[in-house]
Amino acid sequence: MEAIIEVSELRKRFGASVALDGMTFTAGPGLVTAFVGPNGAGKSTTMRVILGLDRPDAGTALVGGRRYVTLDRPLTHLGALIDPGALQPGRSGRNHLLWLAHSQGLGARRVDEVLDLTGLRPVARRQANGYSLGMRQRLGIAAALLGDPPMLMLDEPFNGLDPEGFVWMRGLLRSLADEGRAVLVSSHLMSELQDIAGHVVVVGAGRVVQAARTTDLTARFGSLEAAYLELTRGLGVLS
Ligand SMILES: Nc1ncnc2c1ncn2[C@@H]1O[C@H](COP(=O)(O)OP(=O)(O)OP(=O)(O)O)[C@@H](O)[C@H]1O
Repeated sequence: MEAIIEVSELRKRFGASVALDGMTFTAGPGLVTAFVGPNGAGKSTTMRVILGLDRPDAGTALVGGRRYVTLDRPLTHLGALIDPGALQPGRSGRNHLLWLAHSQGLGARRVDEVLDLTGLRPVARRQANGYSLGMRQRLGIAAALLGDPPMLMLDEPFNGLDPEGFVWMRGLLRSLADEGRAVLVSSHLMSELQDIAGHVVVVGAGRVVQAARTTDLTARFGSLEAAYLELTRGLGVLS
């Protein structure tokens, strides 16, 4: 399956509030694509629509040319980190992953590999609902990596990580893209994204205001943060 996430003309209302207003962009292979915009711009809603967790009023969201909900063993195509708090009470981190792996026809060996990749091996047998925020975040990343998918979609992956975790996450995202995967990352941390993202999709009020190569934006505005502030001026629902 080709590593490409494509959203086209997505529209979504929640009552009177417009969450998506023609959201259109592509996250392609071999790149970290940064998905940035003010609070309420529609990033999480877009990711939920891609996963089939929210139904759009109009438009399409495709992963490798297919709707996510039609995929067989979906974790082997697209790994996603959306809500690291979503854990079954009482399960250890390892059991949580084993349960997910089983649902995808994957074995225990892959569970141990992703526990090592995310540094969770020492706490793998502890109850996951007692994990710190950073440990939950790592567990969510482990789950996203479980199926060795060609596409990844991570909502705020730096949340809760400590400084060593930031360094680790930057390296991980870079290496996933270098392996040819399409990696879509939403974050408010422009300085982290500037170093790792090849492409940036800036959104505001439910639509794309700019999609460009990171180097083009930094050449034009001086830094990704300066580009972001200029391009999203007045677009935050809270501004
Ligand atoms: N389940 C829901 N019910 C009602 N409104 C919702 C719901 N989910 C999202 N919205 C609204 O849709 C808009 C887009 O929200 P969304 O969470 O997608 O933004 P975001 O870009 O991810 O923001 P943040 O950076 O704060 O995470 C907001 O106005 C939000 O209040």
